[in-house]
Amino acid sequence: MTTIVHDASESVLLCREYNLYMKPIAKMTISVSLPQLKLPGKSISNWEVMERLKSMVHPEQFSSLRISKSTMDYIRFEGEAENKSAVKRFLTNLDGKSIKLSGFTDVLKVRAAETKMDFPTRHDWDSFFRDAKDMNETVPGERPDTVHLEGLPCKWFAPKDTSSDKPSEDVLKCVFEKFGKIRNVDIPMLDPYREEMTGKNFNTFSFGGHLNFESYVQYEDHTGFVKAMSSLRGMKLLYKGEDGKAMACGIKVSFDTTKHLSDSSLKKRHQERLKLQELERQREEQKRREKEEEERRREEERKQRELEEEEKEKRREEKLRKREQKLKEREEKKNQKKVKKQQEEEQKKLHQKIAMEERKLLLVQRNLQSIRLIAELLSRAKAMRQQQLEQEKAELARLHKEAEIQRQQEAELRRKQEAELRRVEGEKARALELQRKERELRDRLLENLLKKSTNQEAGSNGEDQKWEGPSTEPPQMEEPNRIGTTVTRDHHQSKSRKEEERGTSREWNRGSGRSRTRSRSGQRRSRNRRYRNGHSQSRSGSGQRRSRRSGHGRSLSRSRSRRRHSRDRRGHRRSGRSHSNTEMSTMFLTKSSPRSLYHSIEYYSNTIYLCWRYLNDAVREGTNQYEKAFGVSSKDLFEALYRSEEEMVKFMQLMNSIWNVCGRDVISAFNLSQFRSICDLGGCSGALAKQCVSIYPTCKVTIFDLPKVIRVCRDHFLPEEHERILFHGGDFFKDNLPEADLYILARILHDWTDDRCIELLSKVYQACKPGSGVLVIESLLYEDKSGPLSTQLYTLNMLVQTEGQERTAFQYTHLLNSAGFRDTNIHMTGKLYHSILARK
Ligand SMILES: C[S@@+](CC[C@H](N)C(=O)[O-])C[C@H]1O[C@@H](n2cnc3c(N)ncnc32)[C@H](O)[C@@H]1O
Repeated sequence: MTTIVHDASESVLLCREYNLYMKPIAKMTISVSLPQLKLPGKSISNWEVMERLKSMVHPEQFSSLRISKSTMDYIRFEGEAENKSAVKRFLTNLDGKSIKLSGFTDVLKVRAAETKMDFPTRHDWDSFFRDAKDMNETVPGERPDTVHLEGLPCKWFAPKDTSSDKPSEDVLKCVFEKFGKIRNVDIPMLDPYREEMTGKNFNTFSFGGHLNFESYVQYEDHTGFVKAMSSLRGMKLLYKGEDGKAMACGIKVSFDTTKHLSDSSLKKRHQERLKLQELERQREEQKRREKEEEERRREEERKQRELEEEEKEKRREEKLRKREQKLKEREEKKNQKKVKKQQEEEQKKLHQKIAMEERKLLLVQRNLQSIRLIAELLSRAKAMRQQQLEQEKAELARLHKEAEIQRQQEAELRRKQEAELRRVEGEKARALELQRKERELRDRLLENLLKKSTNQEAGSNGEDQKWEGPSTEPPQMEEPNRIGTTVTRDHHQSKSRKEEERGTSREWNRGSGRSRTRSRSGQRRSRNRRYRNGHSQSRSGSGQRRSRRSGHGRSLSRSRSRRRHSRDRRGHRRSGRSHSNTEMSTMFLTKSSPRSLYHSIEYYSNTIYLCWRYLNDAVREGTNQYEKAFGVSSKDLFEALYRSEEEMVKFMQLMNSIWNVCGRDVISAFNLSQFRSICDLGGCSGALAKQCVSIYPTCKVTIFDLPKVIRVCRDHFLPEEHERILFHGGDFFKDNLPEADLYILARILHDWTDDRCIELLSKVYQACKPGSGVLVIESLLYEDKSGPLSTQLYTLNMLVQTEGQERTAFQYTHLLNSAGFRDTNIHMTGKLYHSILARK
């Protein structure tokens, strides 16, 4: 242990070079006896005791004070003073003294004495070597020549010029040569093998951080050894630093008993060292080998690792490669898939395209087939049409032929009738001549009788003698007029009518015969009664003249004019009485006649004639002239015609009148008894409906017309209920048609264009059941449209008044066929209107 030395006055120089001195040890042993401890829990503090001891030597101080032993009875301290002289004073203050501790009644007794040094004496080493059997005093190391030192501070014995703290054998030699010539020294800690040899650990540290070491110093002479031992007895080693501070360290000195530095020991250690060196070398070698091995192993491991790394790298690369490969493959697969998909899509598209093309081809083929089929159908239709046309042509030719025959027959009939007329006229002339002669005779007779009676009644009142004979002749049907003698197929009809007329004439003649006996006023009354609805019979001469001037009166008064002239030739003065209605004019022109054409003539005069003023424009423009004539739009034809209720009634009267003359002919042209329900489309005033129910006793007829026309028809024309005549208001272009077995279209189609006609006929066709029919009643033009004159006039009238026209039989057949109707039959009545019957 190293302590700081304040007072180095007692120190003895050991080695100046290394500032090493020897200082006497001033140690004392202080023993403090302890009292018996009576109070439990109470104890004596060692520290307190130590403090008391320190105070007891005060003002001097212990260099060190430590407890070396402590029992229940005493505490032993080991104290050290600065120098030997101080020890005495310390002992004086301490030995035999007592210490009074607080809390303790008993005092503590102190015993102090200078510490006896444990250091070998001469006797010790002499007796040792004398007694030691294995020692040979002649041999160095086996005699008392070696000092064994322990606890030497390494730093103090380190070479000066190095910074090493390791002690040096040279320094050791240098220091201890002071006592004699040194033969050998040994610092075991410097021998790297010593620890292994001795099994000791030399790395010991003294307090203060200095490493201590042990050493052996062998003197050549015994004296050196004895001097060293004597000098070192009771001494500490002291070191004075460059700064003047001194430190002391207790060292242990003994003589060597182990033959440490004997030759044999040296040799042995040397051998051992060699051995150890060898061992070390071997170990080194081993180590080296091991190291090498290790390195090799490491190298191998490294290589292995490298290999592994490489392998790993390879694997990684392989993996990467594989991954890349995989990626590539995947990419490729993807691409392939994509390509495949594209190909598939393209394939699909191609297939679709092919399918489309095939479909197109198929369609084209089908089209082709259709075209071929259509062509075939067309060719067949054409052939059929050709056939039909030929048939129609043949039919037309037949019709023409029939018409021609009919015309010839009519002409023949007319010739015959004219001959008959001439014959009748001759007969009449003869009869008239006879009558005239008879009248002359009668007149003469009458004159004679008058003369006679004048003579007889001379002077008496003779008022009757002023009678100048009848002023008017009873009307006679002197001449069947052409107007009344239309040629029909049914001769019985015309014949019966003639007879009827003759009957009228006869009746008239009978009446006139009776009237001869009447007075003039009576005759006038009689005539007025008969012709109360007539025009001319009761008129004065001037009225008759007016009648003659009027267009329709002219032809009807011709025979009378002739008669008047003949009478004039004979010198009669009754020319003013020669104008009167013929039977025909009575029949057709008188308002009350059932066959009156009064309303027709009135309508022609007041309405149609106004349109005809614009005939030129109508021909140029090809449209009706309603707007110009009446200032009303003709967009809706019948709205224009029915511009007022008055006009509508007039028109209906016009329509009504003709069928009273020739309605029977058109309705009986075909045997229609099979058709139980008939619908007269545009039936107007119901004139044809009446004809139907009168000719066919089992049929029912529905009059179909615009609602307002139906209302007027019911109010003005058919006011009485008729159980077989029904009414239906509607628009035949827009509304559903009533169910019927036969539809009549009388003077309907001539109002409309071809397209409208087909539209209406198609609608009728739709309404028809198979077997049902349509009866078209129209005035027909010759096929070359060169006549008849009346129909030509009608077609011009259609131009100025309507959208339509009169048509030929072929045109109507074509319209009917276009709407789907077949089995078309045409019946020429020989009068103004004809019938065409077609069936579904
Ligand atoms: C020229 S007249 C013929 C009348 C009758 N059929 C005859 O012959 O005496 C035409 C008839 O068709 C009728 N009419 C015109 N357009 C019509 C329509 N859209 N619907 C129903 N009737 C219509 C008229 O009211 C008129 O009575």
